[in-house]
Amino acid sequence: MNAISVKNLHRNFAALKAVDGISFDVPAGSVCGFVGANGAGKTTTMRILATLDYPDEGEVRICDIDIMDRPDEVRKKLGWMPDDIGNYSNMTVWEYLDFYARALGYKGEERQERLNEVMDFTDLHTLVDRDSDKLSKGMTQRLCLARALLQDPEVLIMDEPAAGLDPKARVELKHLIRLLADEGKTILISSHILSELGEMCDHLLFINSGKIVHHGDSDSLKNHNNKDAGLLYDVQILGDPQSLCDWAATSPYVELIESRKHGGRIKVEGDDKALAARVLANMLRDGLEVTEFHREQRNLEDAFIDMLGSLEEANANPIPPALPNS
Ligand SMILES: Nc1ncnc2c1ncn2[C@@H]1O[C@H](COP(=O)(O)OP(=O)(O)OP(=O)(O)O)[C@@H](O)[C@H]1O
Repeated sequence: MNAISVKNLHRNFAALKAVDGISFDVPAGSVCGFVGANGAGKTTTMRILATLDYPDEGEVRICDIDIMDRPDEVRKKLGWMPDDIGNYSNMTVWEYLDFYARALGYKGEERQERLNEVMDFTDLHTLVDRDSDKLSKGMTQRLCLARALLQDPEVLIMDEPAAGLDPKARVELKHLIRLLADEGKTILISSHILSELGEMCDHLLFINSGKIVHHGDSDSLKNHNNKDAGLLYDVQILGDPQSLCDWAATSPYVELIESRKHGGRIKVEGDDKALAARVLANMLRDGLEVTEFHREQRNLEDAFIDMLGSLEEANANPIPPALPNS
């Protein structure tokens, strides 16, 4: 069964098509990463799914309930973690969560139990008396997650939960997300940190200019257009790394992807290892003192950037419409 089902969703802001006819399903119990550049349409989509905005067209079902027909029922199934918590001043962590628990209808002992459960899970007990609007980013995200979990939702929608977190807090968040997935919750999570999403998610949904451009597991993205993507090599040289940049700029079949302290990362066109061998020979011939030259795997960032590049190219050179039969 699909916990989230989206069909032909549109959302326009005046002439801007922020969400342009997207369709996708997220199976119950899976973790789906939602990826796209700034302004691609992630937050707009997630806000509609969370019943905070209306689509112009299309259908969304959460746990098989239509969000337009029965939004109140959908809200009982959903936990929403926005990218900005919208905190209140003069409220401790305890008061903040207690306020939301009361709003959700928890009473008496049941409310205390539920508050303790979510605070155990998010490790907030030591912060109960702290002002909720004066927490660090990592603590704030834990509070936001605790709030989203209060009603034990089946579906969790998280907009950029890892943004601004230090590496330790990101690892902790990743661990909590995996625990929630193991409990059988369905999670849709947006992030710019692709390497982390790849590890955490069962599948990834890529959106660009309001359209879904890829949906699959992280390997399917890495292999997408792989043949045309070229082979990547980490090159280390003695001396100034700029000499590798200058060499790459004048060499056919070679593109410098990233300059590094002792050299850089280059892409050699196609998937012909013999060509890569010639490239290495040319480097030595041209006087570069190469100390390392080894093949690197494409990561999700490379795959995503390649995909965006090929989309831009396709938009710049659209296939002309077929001529009518004479
Ligand atoms: N309320 C609004 N009024 C007008 N335009 C909007 C509104 N909300 C979003 N947009 C526009 O819609 C487009 C999609 O925005 P959205 O916030 O969904 O992108 P995003 O993928 O979440 O980006 P980011 O990663 O930067 O958060 C952007 O061009 C944005 O400026």
